[in-house]
Amino acid sequence: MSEAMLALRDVRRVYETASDPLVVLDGASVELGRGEAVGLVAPSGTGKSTLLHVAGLLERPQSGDVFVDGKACGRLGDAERTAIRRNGIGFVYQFHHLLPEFSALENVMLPCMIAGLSRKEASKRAGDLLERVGLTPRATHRPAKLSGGEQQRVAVARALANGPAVLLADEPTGNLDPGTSDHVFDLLLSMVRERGMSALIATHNVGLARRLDRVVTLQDGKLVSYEDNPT
Ligand SMILES: Nc1ncnc2c1ncn2[C@@H]1O[C@H](COP(=O)(O)OP(=O)(O)OP(=O)(O)O)[C@@H](O)[C@H]1O
Repeated sequence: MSEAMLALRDVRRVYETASDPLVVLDGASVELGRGEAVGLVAPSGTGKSTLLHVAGLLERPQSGDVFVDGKACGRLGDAERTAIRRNGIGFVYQFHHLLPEFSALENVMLPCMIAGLSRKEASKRAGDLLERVGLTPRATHRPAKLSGGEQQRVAVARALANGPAVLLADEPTGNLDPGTSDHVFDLLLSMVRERGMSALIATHNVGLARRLDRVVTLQDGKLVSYEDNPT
């Protein structure tokens, strides 16, 4: 059992390739306390996305385990892992992955409806979230009609739609200009703080990462303190 909201213990993730197996994570461990926001800054190709996929129960490690609110997830079946992911973990990606044929409001409603809310309840919740990210006037617009920053704000609202306790973000502002990036990052962080969520945020921007509680990096497949090993 763990006091941590999210923990990775001794995770090993190896990809089979045409040549030698590629060991990406090799004894990676990290614990996120309740309400703790941790930055992950590491060079390209060192395994940040892999780590977030394992942490978010999208990929299974070859060994080691992931604990969500103290629950070991390694031996759970796919259906149970999906349920934990849907209800307990929010994701924000570099490229928003919004559904192009739906409006901003509908994109945020969707996870609520998948979780079982009625259309009316989902619409109310999505409307409140869009208001929080300052997008009420754009609620009926499709993603293509929104700016990059607005699209990411919709993606943040969508990630929080089911009230997850954990937020995982993979370069959430990597596609935005510096000013917009700052704004979206601050918005994301203030919403994480308001809700007492635990967050693991991968970013190439050390300045943004330093606004979080601590910063870690990947070295030889392990997570170490960024301060000890700046990349
Ligand atoms: N499904 C896969 N099969 C084989 N190799 C993979 C797979 N996914 C990732 N890799 C390899 O694993 C390594 C780590 O990739 P990953 O995407 O986790 O790195 P990253 O730190 O997120 O990179 P970036 O910052 O460029 O997004 C890379 O060498 C990548 O090519």
